[in-house]
Amino acid sequence: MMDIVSLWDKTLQLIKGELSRPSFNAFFKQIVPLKIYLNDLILLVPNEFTKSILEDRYLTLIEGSINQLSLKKYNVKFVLSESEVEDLDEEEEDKPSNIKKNYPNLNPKYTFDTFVIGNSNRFAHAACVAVAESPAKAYNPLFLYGGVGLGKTHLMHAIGHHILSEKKDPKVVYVSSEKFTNELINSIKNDRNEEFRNKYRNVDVLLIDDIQFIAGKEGTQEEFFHTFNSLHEANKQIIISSDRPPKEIPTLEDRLRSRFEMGLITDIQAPDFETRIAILRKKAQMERIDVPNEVMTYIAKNIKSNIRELEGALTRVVAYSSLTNRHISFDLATEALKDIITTSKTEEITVNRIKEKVSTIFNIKMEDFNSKKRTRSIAYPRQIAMYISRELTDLSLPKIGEEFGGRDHTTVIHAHDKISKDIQENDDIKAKIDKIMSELKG
Ligand SMILES: Nc1ncnc2c1ncn2[C@@H]1O[C@H](COP(=O)(O)OP(=O)(O)OP(=O)(O)O)[C@@H](O)[C@H]1O
Repeated sequence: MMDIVSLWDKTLQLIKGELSRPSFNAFFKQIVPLKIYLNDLILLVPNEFTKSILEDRYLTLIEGSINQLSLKKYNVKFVLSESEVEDLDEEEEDKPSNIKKNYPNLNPKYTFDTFVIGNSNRFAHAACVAVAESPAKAYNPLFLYGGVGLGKTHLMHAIGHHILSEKKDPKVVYVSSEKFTNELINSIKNDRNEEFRNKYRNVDVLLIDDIQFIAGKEGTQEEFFHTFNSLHEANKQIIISSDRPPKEIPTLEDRLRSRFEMGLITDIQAPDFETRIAILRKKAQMERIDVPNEVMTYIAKNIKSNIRELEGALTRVVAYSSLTNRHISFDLATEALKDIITTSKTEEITVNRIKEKVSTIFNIKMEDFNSKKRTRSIAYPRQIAMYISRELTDLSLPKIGEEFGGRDHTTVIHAHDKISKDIQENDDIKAKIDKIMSELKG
């Protein structure tokens, strides 16, 4: 059953792909999903200004994105305070029958049709197509690796979509290794290990993203080892992605490494100039926007190593043109991208990276962030990590709460307010936080 928080998080993922980062950050990061009441999906927004922008400019986008994910059609309503909806206790969560059948967490846009093939990904693409056409027969496991934002997740989802469309009711599960780890921890905590095992050991296709995060996590490796074996023995397909090949993942147990190397290992490289242009063309064509060649060339020449950023640059140009009511031209593109083109980021900022940095500076353990401990020496760094997560990631408030041991979104708001205040009043804290943030930004 998809509750409002998951539905909203998936909706945000779709919306994020449509907007420039500044617009997304300005209008979407602060939204809190509150309630589903009959046909209304109610969102809490921070102020009147945001509310009017969302209603005037983004309502169709929001409702359209929700529509892609849920069979039930919702009207989106914005409120400024939780008290406005307190009396609506006839809450109706999204019922299982309302969720599109077989929608296992896959982004509807990540299909083979929308994937542009070039020299950098030709082999990986072919391997994925082979696996999608003959799951558990072609290569098992399939291990895909490559740098950030080069299309690993896109290809994995494409395999999932293809199998879902070809086979009768296949069980396809896509999960990041971080989520796998968190679910495992929670299942142990709540004595629901059996349930966890059933979930992952009874699937036809398991897609596990960013496996490098299980490095050093012994319990997770152990569990994944058994999951892997039971699926492999039952002739079920496993597809794994990582930012590097198995032999370069530190502290990965040898028995897992050798299992990862049993099937086919294939890499994706950064796209060459022609492929970057082709990706931009495809994106413009999908969005039905006219973009002059010189603008495509400008973007493709300057953003080389990350396709997410390549697409982000195009989205930004388009948003800039519509907000300023001007045609897309070379001048407009250079203006819109002046902050981006010189400072192409190298590594994505994740809550995990934030926790790692904060834990070294404040000398606490990684597990303390999710624990119930409230001593100041732990609670304070935890609040700092929440503050930075809110500042530097696109995650929604409830999602950040979830990343910190399942805390409520109000706790995140409180932490953010407190640390913002401390930064203004305490130079020492400000310096520490500035240092962490600038190291994360690279
Ligand atoms: N060959 C391609 N054709 C079209 N779009 C692509 C291609 N490769 C990547 N993209 C797009 O680039 C964006 C980033 O890709 P994706 O999320 O799959 O990267 P990733 O390798 O999984 O990154 P990460 O390491 O951050 O998990 C997505 O929007 C995806 O659709």
